Amino acid sequence: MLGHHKAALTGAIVFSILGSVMGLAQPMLINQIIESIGQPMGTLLTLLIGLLVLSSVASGLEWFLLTRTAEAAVFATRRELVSHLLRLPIMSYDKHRTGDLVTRVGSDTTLVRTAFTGGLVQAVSSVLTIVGSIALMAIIDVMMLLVVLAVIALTLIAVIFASRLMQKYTKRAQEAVGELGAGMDKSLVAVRTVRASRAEGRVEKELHASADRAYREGVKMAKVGALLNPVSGLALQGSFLIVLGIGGARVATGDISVADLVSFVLYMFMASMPLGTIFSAITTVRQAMGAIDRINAVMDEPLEDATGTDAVKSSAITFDSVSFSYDEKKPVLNDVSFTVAPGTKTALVGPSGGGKSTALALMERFYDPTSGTIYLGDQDMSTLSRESVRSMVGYVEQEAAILAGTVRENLQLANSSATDEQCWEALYQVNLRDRFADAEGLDTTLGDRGVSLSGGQRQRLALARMLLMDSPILVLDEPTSAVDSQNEQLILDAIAAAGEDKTVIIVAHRLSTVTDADQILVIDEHQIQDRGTHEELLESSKLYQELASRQLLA
Ligand SMILES: Nc1ncnc2c1ncn2[C@@H]1O[C@H](COP(=O)(O)OP(=O)(O)OP(=O)(O)O)[C@@H](O)[C@H]1O
Repeated sequence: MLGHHKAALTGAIVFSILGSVMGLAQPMLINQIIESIGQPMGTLLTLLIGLLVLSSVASGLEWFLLTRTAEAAVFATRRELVSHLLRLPIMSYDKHRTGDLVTRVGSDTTLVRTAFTGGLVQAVSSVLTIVGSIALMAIIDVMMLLVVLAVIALTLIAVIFASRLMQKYTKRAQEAVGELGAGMDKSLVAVRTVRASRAEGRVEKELHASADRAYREGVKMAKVGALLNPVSGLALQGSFLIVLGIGGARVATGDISVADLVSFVLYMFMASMPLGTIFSAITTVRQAMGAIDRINAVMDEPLEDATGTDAVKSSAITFDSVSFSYDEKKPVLNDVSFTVAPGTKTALVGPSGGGKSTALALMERFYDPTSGTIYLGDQDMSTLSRESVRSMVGYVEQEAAILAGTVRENLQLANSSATDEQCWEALYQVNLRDRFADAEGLDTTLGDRGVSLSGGQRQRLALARMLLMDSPILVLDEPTSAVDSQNEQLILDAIAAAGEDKTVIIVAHRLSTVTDADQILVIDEHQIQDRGTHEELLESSKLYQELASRQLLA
């Protein structure tokens, strides 16, 4: 994590050593000044002031270099997390909740920074001063030093024990914060549904429960802290009193001089200040370790495999005895075989939950079949890189996502080099040109998830985005589910125009969308029950007849 910052760290260590040495020299100078009372001491005083100023400058520089390194390390962690989170296998997103992942990039990394700036940074500069002070105290009086060390050791044990608890509570608190983020995200995305269901109260209760869990863990931390702070304070005060007592007696018996006692107390003071810092640093670092655990849990998840050969441009897809299940128990597709010839249109229809969307997801390599093979042309898809499969297979998902940003940004997502002219042409094809022509054109800003667009407009924009990708195969998951019949026809015309020389695979509930398909696959109970054209299926397929008669098509 810190490998790239060797120069800054070396500089910080040099300043730290300089600062500590200059700091440690001060009580010795004071010792000399006390010893030379009554004699001229101009040089000694100038030296002392010089040391004070220089040690402050050194500690300022050290602080800056270490804090900057900490910021850089957190920056690198955030970048790595972002890159990692964008490249996990699709299965991982099914497992995690979005808001929780967002919390890991935000508040968990902030905790790590706190550990650096409030913990490690101070601890590093403190260690030298403590070690130096202890060495010099040993030179002055070993017996008094042993008393001090005994008290410190006892306190250290208490601190380590308490910091373990802190780590546990922080992890739990951050988990609750993650749940809160996930819950909030979920509720805000579905805010209309929540309102319409009059469920604000219930959702509020759930979110308050997560906040409450974080609060309770916070209170536990406060309790541990409340015990710990007086313990370390008491230990420090106690050792001062003991040293003053023993030291006073030793001065009275003439074992040590007053100047030595003053120096010893000053060194103790110098050691105790950073010791307090180290105690709190241990706690802060432990807290951060709770957050680091959560970051590592995501970073340890393997990325989506990006290897594989480049696909040769092809526009045929074949499923050969493909089976798939999400959980390795319940089959979603069972021994499914079909071929989509180049330049043809294939429709997948059938009752809800039959596995139609899943079949499309397999064509994008979001998931790989549990058994069987999918061919792109005559290439086994599992040997091809996902990147190249996705460049061949354009995909519009069921609830087409619109990203917050401009229309241009949304369109260029699939093809960053698309020109304005191409963007307008794509918008024209999906009958959206007029919608943006009189607004700010391609610069029109779309709200979070495109809230300013109607459901049908969103789907058409997503379709335009895919048209710009110009892939040989188009895969559409219910592209007309959110549009009226007039717009449905416009989209179908757009698909027909764009798909003239392309292969189109379309999932549709409305059979009117697919009556012209070259091949219709009726999927139910995880298998293809019937296949044929609209007319053939009306003759031969009971399931299709039922679907058609329900939609007044037969
Ligand atoms: N990411 C997922 N993780 C686990 N199970 C899933 C996942 N996606 C879908 N399923 C399950 O797989 C089955 C098939 O779902 P799929 O979405 O493919 O059906 P569908 O035929 O497209 O349905 P619909 O027409 O309602 O969209 C369903 O039982 C569904 O609950």
